[in-house]
Amino acid sequence: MTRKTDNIYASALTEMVDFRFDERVADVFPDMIQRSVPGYATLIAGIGILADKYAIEKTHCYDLGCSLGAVTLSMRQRIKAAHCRIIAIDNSAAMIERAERIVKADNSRVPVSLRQEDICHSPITNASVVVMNFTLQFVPVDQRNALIAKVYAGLEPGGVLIVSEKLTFDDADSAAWFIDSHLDFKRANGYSDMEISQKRSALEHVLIPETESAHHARFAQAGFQRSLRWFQCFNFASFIAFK
Ligand SMILES: Nc1ncnc2c1ncn2[C@@H]1O[C@H](C[S@+](CC[C@H]([NH3+])C(=O)[O-])CC(=O)[O-])[C@@H](O)[C@H]1O
Ligand SMILES: O=C(O)C(=O)Cc1ccccc1
Repeated sequence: MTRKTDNIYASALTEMVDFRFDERVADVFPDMIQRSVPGYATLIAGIGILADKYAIEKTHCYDLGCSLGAVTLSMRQRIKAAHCRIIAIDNSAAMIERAERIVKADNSRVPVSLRQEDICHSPITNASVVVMNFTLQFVPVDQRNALIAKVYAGLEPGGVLIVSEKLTFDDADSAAWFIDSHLDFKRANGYSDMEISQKRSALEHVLIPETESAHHARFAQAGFQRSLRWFQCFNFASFIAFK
């Protein structure tokens, strides 16, 4: 499959509208995420390895906010536990339609169910591994505690939650340094200053990052025994929380 280049914000927009996971974004998504999220490919591979480590026989593995199913495919190709099912959920119709085709073209063994739903309303049951790879940051802040508590309740003992997020920082100097370095990363990947600045405006009220300590506090409050940051590249990090 040829990868389409993301040029959504390449020309000057007269009216700035909030970022949405619509057809246009879904069409260029692999290019957009690869050029925008430092360490993305390493994270996808790492999540497959962790899913294999924690998947328990006869349980569900969830990919919440699956987009085109990159996490689903990585888990599917790695998990060896018997009789697991991957449940991949996204509320964007454009993403789910394309994910269906991509998952069909992959013939690894683990069965996959794809659902177009709001993850805040999806039941989570009999789970050993739950992944939210850059999804929690798009959920309204006042709904995040309830979502993580629901995931905790749906996990079996020994199960894990993996959450990857863009981070913010309490002190202004650190925050500015990471934002600036991420900007350099995007420029190095061919985005112009105008593209970067227009996308930043579109994301402003849509992607709300939190601090690392806010994430650990939420995992603890939900009941998780322990949480670790297992990956970080610039201001993009991934956590694993243990039930
Ligand atoms: N409430 C919600 N319910 C369901 N889906 C949602 C919700 N809110 C946002 N989404 C979905 O979460 C996804 C976030 S992208 C995930 C990348 C993927 N995990 C990857 O590893 O390639 C991250 C990014 O673009 O930075 C989008 O597909 C949204 O439609
Ligand atoms: O592009 C950015 O600035 C980001 O923070 C990451 C991102 C990647 C893909 C969709 C939305 C946000």
